[in-house]
Amino acid sequence: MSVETFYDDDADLSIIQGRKVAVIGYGSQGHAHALSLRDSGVDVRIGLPEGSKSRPKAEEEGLRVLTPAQAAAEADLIMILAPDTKQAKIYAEDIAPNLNDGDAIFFGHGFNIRYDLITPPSTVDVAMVAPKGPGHLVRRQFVDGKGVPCLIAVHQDATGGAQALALAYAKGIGGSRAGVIKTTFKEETETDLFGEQAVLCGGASALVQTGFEVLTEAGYAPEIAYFEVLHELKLIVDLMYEGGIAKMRYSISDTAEYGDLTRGPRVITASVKEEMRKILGEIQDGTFAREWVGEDQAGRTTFTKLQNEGAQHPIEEVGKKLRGLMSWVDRPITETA
Ligand SMILES: NC(=O)C1=CN([C@@H]2O[C@H](COP(=O)(O)OP(=O)(O)OC[C@H]3O[C@@H](n4cnc5c(N)ncnc54)[C@H](OP(=O)(O)O)[C@@H]3O)[C@@H](O)[C@H]2O)C=CC1
Ligand SMILES: CC[C@](O)(C(C)=O)C(=O)O
Ligand SMILES: [Mg+2]
Ligand SMILES: [Mg+2]
Repeated sequence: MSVETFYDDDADLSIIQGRKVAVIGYGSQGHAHALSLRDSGVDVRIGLPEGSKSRPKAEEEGLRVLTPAQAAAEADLIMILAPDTKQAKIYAEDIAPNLNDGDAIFFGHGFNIRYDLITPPSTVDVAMVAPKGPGHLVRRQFVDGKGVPCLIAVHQDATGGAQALALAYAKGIGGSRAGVIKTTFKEETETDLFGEQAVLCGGASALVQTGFEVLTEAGYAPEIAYFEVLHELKLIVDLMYEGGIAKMRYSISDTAEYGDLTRGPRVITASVKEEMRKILGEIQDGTFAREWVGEDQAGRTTFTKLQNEGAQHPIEEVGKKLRGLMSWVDRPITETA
């Protein structure tokens, strides 16, 4: 393999246990990192503004909660896990004035460094530990003795120890149980944005909604359509996760496999691939980043409208009803926070 991959034996937990860590933000990733680092014997404090709705959640877990500026001043490693669009302001107002030479600034995603929204001084380490999975699963896997794979990258190595520090951090959240791959801020940012837009979130959601619409508009029961295009998707993806597309194809009927091989390319056509290339181009040339930061600064009107439309799609109503009948499926996302 051309990538460098690290596992538990390659990482020294004592390095991160010797640091004072501030986790800025206590959302999906923040709660997972903070709780798992604490469980790994690391000295953690949380940085959240007064009045943040995340404060009671962190306090209920017995974590010490300070303002972002206080947490940054006290710590010598600051992990920024606030929303990407808020990080530049937090950095400028709360973190930069409290940095000392030799401190480390960590990110869970490379957005603000890749698009030059944050420029730390040359006297600090700048690194990334980016789990390749949603934060609630990062925590759940850690608690279950497993781990979500992570990417690490070093943007700036002021102390000479930035990579060892990032590896130790990744071990503290369970990442090196599954594998930690070394990359760059550029590669992580561009591939992560592409993956979530074209395949994992954007592509998959649009595929599921469109399949549901085609079936229900043709007169089939919404319940049956839901099971067919959403519920069973997880079971199919579980097989891909375990053994690739090959294992999924081994398990399905030959009727399904013939339909997969002949009809799949009719759904994901050459024009879809062309559109994916355009989406990648917009990520690479900064168009998406400018659009998203502008949308946030203008009050997120379009984002909120699209969120509401998505929440009102008929698949959500029938899904809520059906999941309510399966106690093992309707697992609250907040249970690890
Ligand atoms: N979601 C995920 O699974 C993944 C996220 N990432 C990256 O992790 C980072 C965090 O994303 P995510 O966990 O989704 O974020 P969330 O939206 O889930 O949580 C954001 C947290 O930041 C807090 N916050 C908001 N404003 C401030 C502020 N001014 N100062 C300090 N804290 C603030 C929020 O508090 P409040 O409750 O008050 O709003 C909340 O606790 C991003 O860089 C993202 O790209 C990377 C991999 C996966
Ligand atoms: C797939 C979405 C993601 O990139 C993630 C969970 O890894 C994110 O930004 O939330
Ligand atoms: Mg991701
Ligand atoms: Mg992402």
